[in-house]
Amino acid sequence: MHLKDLKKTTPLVFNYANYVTPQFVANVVNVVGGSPIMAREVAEFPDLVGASDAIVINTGTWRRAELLETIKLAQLANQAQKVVVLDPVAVGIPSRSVPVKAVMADAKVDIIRGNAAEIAWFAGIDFASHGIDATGDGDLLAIAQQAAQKTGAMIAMSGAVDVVSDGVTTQTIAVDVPLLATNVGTGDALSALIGAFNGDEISVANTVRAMAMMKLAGVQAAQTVTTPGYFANQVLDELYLLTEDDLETFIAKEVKNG
Ligand SMILES: Nc1ncnc2c1ncn2[C@@H]1O[C@H](COP(=O)(O)OP(=O)(O)OP(=O)(O)O)[C@@H](O)[C@H]1O
Ligand SMILES: Cc1ncsc1CCO
Ligand SMILES: [Mg+2]
Repeated sequence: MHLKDLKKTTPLVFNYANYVTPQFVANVVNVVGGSPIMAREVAEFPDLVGASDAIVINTGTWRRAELLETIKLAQLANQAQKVVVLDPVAVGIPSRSVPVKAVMADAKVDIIRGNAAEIAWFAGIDFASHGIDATGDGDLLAIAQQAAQKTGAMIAMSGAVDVVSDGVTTQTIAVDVPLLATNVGTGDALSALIGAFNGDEISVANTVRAMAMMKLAGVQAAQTVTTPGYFANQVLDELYLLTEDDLETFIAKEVKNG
């Protein structure tokens, strides 16, 4: 959806969040005009999935004891035809791939949002990482396209260059704002934004809107703030202030076909 429609319809984004960044994630959804809700209790899943427009599953702090519940959540979302976004934090670490493989095997994931190393794992391509961060380099377009083709999911790959691919159409936003990467949780929040923008319909254009929104907020924040603590708050303020026109103008200027 367009930003103006997001603000009108207030999509409810159910975040099965990690325990590191839920406050930032909830605020990002809120300031753009969506409505966040976090939960981990399986008894609530049918109600909350029914009420939600998007379900965002973040495996950043997964626990084996909750794995069947996580799969159940994705299956309930599939049955209710709600968009499922997966954020596979540090999936290249073997133990971290367990919940990702399980959810992908037993449910349909519509969109995968990760950094280049995380997306490369789905493509079966080596890409250096260090914990939650991507540190290597490679052919980003090919990685995103192959990950999309192998998984059948839309790929939203973030970094200095953001790449969105459904395996057929690929678009990029090459705008470098290093401070965006210093705030832990920007990626987690981006995954939730992607859920919000795709709440009515899943498309490359809607996914690009979410990625462009975070990037543009980072560009604007970096014009007034140069240190990470204040930067994170400034990003929230910029996200709050961005208008439909600001976003679509940035997209027209910076989004390229890959
Ligand atoms: N060097 C960079 N230059 C510009 N933007 C960046 C850079 N690195 C990351 N970003 C932006 O930061 C946001 C988060 O992407 P990132 O790849 O850091 O996610 P992540 O590694 O999953 O983060 P986290 O785990 O902290 O949530 C995206 O909007 C992306 O465009
Ligand atoms: C630091 C960290 N550890 C697990 S999840 C997370 C937040 C980044 O996704
Ligand atoms: Mg991440």
